[in-house]
Amino acid sequence: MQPVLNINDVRCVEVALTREGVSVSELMHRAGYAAAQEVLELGDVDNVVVLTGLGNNGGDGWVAAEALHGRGVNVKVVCPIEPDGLSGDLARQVAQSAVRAGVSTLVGPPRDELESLLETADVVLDCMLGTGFHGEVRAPFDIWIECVNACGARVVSVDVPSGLSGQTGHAASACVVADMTVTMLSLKPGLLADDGRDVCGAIVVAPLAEQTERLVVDADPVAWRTDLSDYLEVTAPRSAAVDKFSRGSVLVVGGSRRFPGAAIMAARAAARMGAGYVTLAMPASAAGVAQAHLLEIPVVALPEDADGVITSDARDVVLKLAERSSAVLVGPGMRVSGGTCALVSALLGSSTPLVIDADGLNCLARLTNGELPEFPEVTRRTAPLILTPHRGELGRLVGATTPVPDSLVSQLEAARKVVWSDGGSELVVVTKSNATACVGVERAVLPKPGPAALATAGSGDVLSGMMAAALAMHRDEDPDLALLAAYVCEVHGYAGSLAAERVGSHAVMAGDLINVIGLAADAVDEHAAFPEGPDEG
Ligand SMILES: NC(=O)C1=CN([C@@H]2O[C@H](COP(=O)(O)OP(=O)(O)OC[C@H]3O[C@@H](n4cnc5c(N)ncnc54)[C@H](O)[C@@H]3O)[C@@H](O)[C@H]2O)[C@@H](O)CC1
Ligand SMILES: [K+]
Repeated sequence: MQPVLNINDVRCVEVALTREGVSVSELMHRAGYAAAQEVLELGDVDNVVVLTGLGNNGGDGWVAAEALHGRGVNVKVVCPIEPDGLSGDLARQVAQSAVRAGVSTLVGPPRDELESLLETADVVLDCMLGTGFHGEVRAPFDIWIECVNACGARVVSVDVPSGLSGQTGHAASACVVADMTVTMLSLKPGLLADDGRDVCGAIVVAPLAEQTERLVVDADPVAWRTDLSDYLEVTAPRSAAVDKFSRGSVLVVGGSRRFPGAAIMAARAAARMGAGYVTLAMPASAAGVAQAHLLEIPVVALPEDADGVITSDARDVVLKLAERSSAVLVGPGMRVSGGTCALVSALLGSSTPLVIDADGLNCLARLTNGELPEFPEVTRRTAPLILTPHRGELGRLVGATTPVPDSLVSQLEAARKVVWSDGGSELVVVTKSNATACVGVERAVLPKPGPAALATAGSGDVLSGMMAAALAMHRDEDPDLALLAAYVCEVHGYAGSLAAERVGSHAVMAGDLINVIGLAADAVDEHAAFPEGPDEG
């Protein structure tokens, strides 16, 4: 897994490195060389334009420019002021060194001159703004960024695309859209989420020192990004001596007369994920529709109110069914009412592994009055519990006093309030967004994000059905729950890609995802086992 560090912690690693004898100047030189190396490896690079800012990100650019010049590349550095005028000692020294070495410069060019220069470039190296950037981009960089994005050259950003917050992943109104980002020391959360997903291109981490890996881990990573091989632990082949019950049974509780589809999709997804036996329990007036759609899945009709929403009279039946199941999912399409809240509360009190999604989470928010971290039914529970909120649901769970999370880091913070209050390893919050994180008490795991095709109605219901199936299938193995949840997200994402290939990226509906879950799981398992591809010998 690759560690992800908050920007402040990256600075701590920098300080720790200097204590171990690697000076900031040395780091800047290594950063510049690393960037130059990545540029050269792109191939066909004769002309490079390096755009530099006034801080140390610019310093990295001057070092890279001198290195590329030394390798015979035709380099031009564009800078806002004369190199001698740079106020930071380090940046000024490396700029002066590059000038002495014969690197040619262009100081404060008018827009048309910059545009003509960029037309000659094979690669643009973006070293305007790094982790020191905040607010809106000021002149001249706003104009420079527009020119970079309009030119046809390949763009490599150093550390962070200029204009992006490496912490929040929010881009200013001007932001470089890079083909590659060479980021220093470690991944940063803003590169992996929100606008960061659109503007970074391929991300390469340059560790800069042999001590970095150790120091980054010591700095307490805010999250860990998985590699496919990490999933081996949760994809281990199970015994062939199975029957439909030993493969794990799932109970899905949800649906309403108004929304029967969500629970139906969740139940089908659980079956496609590999649960041997799935039961769907829903309000009586929706059960008939459901059974007509589901030949392989028995549907149990539950007592309902005048609106076709499950009532608290369903409690005993549901608990009995839950007791016989390996895992339960509650929530999809269920609506929030006194009855459904009572049901969620009862299931929390049961000892069957539980996934709570959608209206199940909204019931939980109502039950806990936005104070989930202080809610004993959750914190005292010992059986596995996975909550799968999107940002809005997560916001409701952690309380009215905190704003709805609007970045990966704020998702992580809110999810941690919940899991840390519990303190046990049996609770995981899967905080869903364009960068989903599976947050357990020990660490937050970031699966590779799926394609935009996943942003379709019912996609979350499919995911929660798959989660319940995974819990059921692994119930005897005491798996690392956050990793297991991340594995499910990875399969869900891969199903999105497969479905997009089949029906077109704009056309994917949740049902298309369900149909390819099995193929997606096989592909992820195979890649986990053979990251380099199967050995033909
Ligand atoms: N952390 C580390 O260990 C290392 C950091 N290095 C580099 O140093 C960078 C950080 O350097 P700095 O802290 O000097 O910061 P930056 O170089 O990212 O930015 C600081 C400069 O940008 C200006 N600026 C900030 N906001 C602006 C805005 N909205 N519009 C226009 N200008 C704005 C500031 O006035 C300042 O001149 C990293 O991104 C990385 O590239 C590397 O040199 C080596 C190692
Ligand atoms: K940059």
